[in-house]
Amino acid sequence: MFIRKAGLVRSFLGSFSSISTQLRYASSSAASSFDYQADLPKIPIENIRNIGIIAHIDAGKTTTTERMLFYSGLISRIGNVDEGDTVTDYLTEEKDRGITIQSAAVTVPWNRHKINVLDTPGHADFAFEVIRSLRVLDGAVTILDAVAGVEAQTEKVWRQAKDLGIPLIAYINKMDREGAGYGRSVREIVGRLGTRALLVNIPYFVEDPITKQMIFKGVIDVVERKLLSWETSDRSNEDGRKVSVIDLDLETDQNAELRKECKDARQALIEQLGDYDEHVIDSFLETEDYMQVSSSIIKDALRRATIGRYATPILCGSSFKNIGVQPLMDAIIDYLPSPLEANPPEVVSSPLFGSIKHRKGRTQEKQDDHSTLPVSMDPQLGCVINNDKHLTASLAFKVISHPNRGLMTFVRVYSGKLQPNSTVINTRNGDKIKIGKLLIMNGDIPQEVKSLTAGNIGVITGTDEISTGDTLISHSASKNVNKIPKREASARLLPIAIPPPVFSVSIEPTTVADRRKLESSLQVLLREDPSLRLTFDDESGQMILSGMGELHLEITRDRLITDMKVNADIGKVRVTYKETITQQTEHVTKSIASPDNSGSFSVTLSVDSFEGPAEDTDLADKENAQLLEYDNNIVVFDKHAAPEFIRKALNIDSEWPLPISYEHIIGAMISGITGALQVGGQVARLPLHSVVVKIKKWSLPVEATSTAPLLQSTRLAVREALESLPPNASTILEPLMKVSVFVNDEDLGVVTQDLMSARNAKITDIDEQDNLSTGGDALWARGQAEKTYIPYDPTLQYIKQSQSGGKKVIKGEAPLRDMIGYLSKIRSLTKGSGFYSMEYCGMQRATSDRVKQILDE
Ligand SMILES: Nc1nc2c(ncn2[C@@H]2O[C@H](COP(=O)(O)OP(=O)(O)OP(=O)(O)O)[C@@H](O)[C@H]2O)c(=O)[nH]1
Repeated sequence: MFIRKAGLVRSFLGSFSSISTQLRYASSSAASSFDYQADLPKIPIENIRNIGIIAHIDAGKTTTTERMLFYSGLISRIGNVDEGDTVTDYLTEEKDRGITIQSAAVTVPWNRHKINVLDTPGHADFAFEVIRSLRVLDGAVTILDAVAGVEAQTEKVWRQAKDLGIPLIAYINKMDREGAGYGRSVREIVGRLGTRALLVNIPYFVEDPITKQMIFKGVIDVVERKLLSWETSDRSNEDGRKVSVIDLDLETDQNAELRKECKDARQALIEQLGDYDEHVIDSFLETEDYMQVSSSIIKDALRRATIGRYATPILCGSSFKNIGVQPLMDAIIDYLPSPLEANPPEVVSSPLFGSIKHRKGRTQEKQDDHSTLPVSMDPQLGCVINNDKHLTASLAFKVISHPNRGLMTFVRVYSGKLQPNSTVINTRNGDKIKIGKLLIMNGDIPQEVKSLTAGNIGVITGTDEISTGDTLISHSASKNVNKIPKREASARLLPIAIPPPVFSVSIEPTTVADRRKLESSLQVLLREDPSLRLTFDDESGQMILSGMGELHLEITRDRLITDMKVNADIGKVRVTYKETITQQTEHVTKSIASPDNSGSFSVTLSVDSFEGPAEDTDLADKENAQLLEYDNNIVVFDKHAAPEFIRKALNIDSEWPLPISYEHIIGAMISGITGALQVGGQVARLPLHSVVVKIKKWSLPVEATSTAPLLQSTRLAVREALESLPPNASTILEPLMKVSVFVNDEDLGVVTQDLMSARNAKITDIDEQDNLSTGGDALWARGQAEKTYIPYDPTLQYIKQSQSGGKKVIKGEAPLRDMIGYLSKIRSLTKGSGFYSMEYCGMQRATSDRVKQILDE
């Protein structure tokens, strides 16, 4: 059956060119009628797609993005990851290692639409890059390696996208590789990621006459009833622009088998969609022929089902061999939402206060809370604050220092119209910022634009005052930002949560003369990457740089030393420890007289601690609570903590009575607290973690012109409160990781034993790998996977070969300190077959034995 089929296909192909060769997708023809410079900025919002490419490391994200740029006509030759010449991986470290480190944002025109693509990194150390990209995206493409199937990082990014309510398309890449498993990958998508599959296209193979291997040649477009095939012979130097198309809608002598495959897949697709959308069923009932249901009805239903997150369209291809990328680009346009159809962003009413819990994610439940905020959502424009269409709200999601272009701040505009050379309010601190030119990135080429309208992603230049996560408010009708009402001027699009850095290195300038350059270079890196953190050890005078993982810090070191040519001595990568207190302090009051004796700056406060994430504590529900930027610390202001004249002024919408803004006053106290907690605790002077500073009262003179004395008194009060505790009222906290180890049955015992004894792991679960599901209801997902339609699949032969025995996953929690170097250990314990993934799950209090070990270290 197998060979006969392949033979039929070949002979069919042989006669094909004489029947009806069609050339589609030729970028030159698409480009000829489209003037990028003039037409791109004019594309209406409904034709914009803001999408991310997310996946496990090496699945082929950069390779696929590069093809998209090429087919759109933006670049004239395809760059190659392995040769280090792709558009999106432009950092030296990316080229050298062949991995993506920074998400690159490129704009790709396609079929009168504009796809803003963010190519994100796959390595777990750069998870923050993925999170911050997902925050500004309306949809995403998950790429899978057809050999590896669903991998650890695939599950993680899928879950993150799902939590943010982002519709997804799955693309099974590397179909050309030996061992590629199409059917297996589809089942894993359903069973492990917990979704329904909509097979938009299915693979098409041709048997090689000499080797008898099945060669991946193209796809059957199930929706359009067409066979698309690509010429991939290396000698012909094809770049995949030419696609041969054969219609399968009408039966001929030659196309019977392919048509049957298409029909079976269509039946499965229509039945799956029919459960969601009755139009499809109605259309089918008219003729009772699956091939007759119109492609536009199927497409509409597919779009609704994807945007409604009912199911996931699945496509396949081989980006490296230039097969299947154009259909993927079509699917992005056809099935992923425009900014008008995407989830509106969550808005918090004030940068200062508001329940911390609202800032965690963007779930349905949380969206309902919008009604209580002084912000209304307009579905037509994504998000409009107080229905003033001139009010412009943008979110800065990325700041980079480009080697040639200087500082670039990437923003997503959510409402109104951002204009160049205008003034915007940074709602984080109330600062008014004059911005310079506005750009969009056509591929890697910046193009200056006259404005950036709602739904767009672009670049602000000319300022270094914006950080990742800042909300920028402006008014497109009036240049005067002072006229923007106070509430709107402090509204914040959901800030981007920064994961805690769990590894650190010490850094010192090689000579005194090198200090300046080191500090300014570090500032550049910190602005670019908020998941890096710099602290100072007062005792040793060293700078401590913390990051998400060993690779993250290695790459930062390379950027400092190699790219920025800084002379510095960088220590060994170590785990980051913290301290916390185990008992509440007394109330402490600190006052500082104002320099002109007109009054005093005074604060009364106490410090306590808690366990677990700040968002999950009762404190997070308090109205006047704020999560501090670092270390899971909270500050809570008593309801009547502010002096009476300030409370009055806050209640009425009149002129603010003080020379200093309220944001600056609160900001000063928060800086005082942050500084004092950084100095560290009593055990090893490590920064304090999981503490809550409760401000009972504060005051300042009505005429105050500076907040410095308030900052200072707050800092002193926190320090005095902490130092009043007995020495045994503090302990060390160490990072705890959630670990999943994947092994063959025969290695289960030895790996579990090693985890428990040498790694101090607590095992929570051992299960079959096939039973994994992140989709919430594992049983449901498994049932779905079993009944999912899989087309004729010659790759099934590889599964049988590779499935020699059962595979298990061991799940547990282990201290990060004991997991260092685990990759080589697991490899040696399993003869190279085992692997593992881990993610931070919190800080745990160390036992006294461990405190001793850590201190000795
Ligand atoms: N055989 C084959 N190799 C591919 C395909 N797509 C990508 N590759 C190769 O896979 C490797 C990784 O590709 P990338 O595009 O860098 O993958 P990535 O997902 O961007 O990787 P990170 O950004 O580091 O996570 C490179 O060696 C590519 O040449 C494909 O379709 N077939």
